[in-house]
Amino acid sequence: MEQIKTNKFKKACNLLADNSCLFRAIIATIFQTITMARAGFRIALLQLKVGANKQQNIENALTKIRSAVTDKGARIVALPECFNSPYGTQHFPAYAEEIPTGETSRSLAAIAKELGIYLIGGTIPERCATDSKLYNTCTVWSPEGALMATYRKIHLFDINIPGGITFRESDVLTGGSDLATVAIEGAKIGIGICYDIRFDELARLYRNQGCDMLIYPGAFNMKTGPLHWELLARGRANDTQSYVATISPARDASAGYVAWGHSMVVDPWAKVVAEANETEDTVVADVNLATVDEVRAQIPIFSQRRTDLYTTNAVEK
Ligand SMILES: NC(=O)CC(=O)C(=O)O
Repeated sequence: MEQIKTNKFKKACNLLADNSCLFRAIIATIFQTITMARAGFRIALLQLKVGANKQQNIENALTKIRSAVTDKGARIVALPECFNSPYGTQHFPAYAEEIPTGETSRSLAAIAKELGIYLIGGTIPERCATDSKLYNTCTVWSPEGALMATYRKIHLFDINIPGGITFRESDVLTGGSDLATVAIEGAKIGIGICYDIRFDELARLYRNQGCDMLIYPGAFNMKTGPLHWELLARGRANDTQSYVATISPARDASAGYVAWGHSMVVDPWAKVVAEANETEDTVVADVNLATVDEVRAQIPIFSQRRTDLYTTNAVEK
């Protein structure tokens, strides 16, 4: 009996020795896979109350940013569309500032540096220093307080729903024409603003540029919000197999433009992982970049596209 056991053990050792190269390669691959799994970060979305007083709007944002970092451990904080001004074409000229010299930019730079965080500065009405044109612009700030990127809303919100809502951003704003990506904590993040989320082409361009996450400060309303806000956030997450974050102002029923709220983080499976209701709130979620890689490996739609049957003007990946 003992002899049989010893022989079996010897056989196993010989097998291992014969295949030691293969064995080492398997172990190395497993080890590599484990150590290459990408980490992530905690993000906080601030669904802020916005009123007519610009200084108060900025102060409120600073207070909530501080609390999202010190109380909730966020590494990235994102603000809503038009957080320093009421949302409306009649307000944009009066609230517009130059970037990065205006008071809002200076406040965002200072708080990002003080807390050592990445700050997606929602949007503000921007007055361009060179030609005085107005834009709806998102700024991104580094932990050193440096301006990492600016993104000017590309698709302007011009809609006319009789009995619903009429809004024409293009009456006063100019549309941007540049995409903006930032590299943060091992992730590549693409920026869009609100109405931009309706254009899957933009999201696909970002995906093709290697983005893992798309962030859209936005303010849908009581007509478009219930119909399309979650649908579009989940749609873009599903199209691009990326994280998507949408950040709205809190709802104020007395405002000229009543925001839907419901800021949310959607994961690459298109699942809503954290969501606010309509009131002022901070939404916190842990973004796990390994999930991006997992979904893309398990459902490889980007390598399965039949570009022999339809064209895409984006770079294939
Ligand atoms: N603020 C917006 O651009 C609103 C929007 O896109 C919508 O559909 O509602």
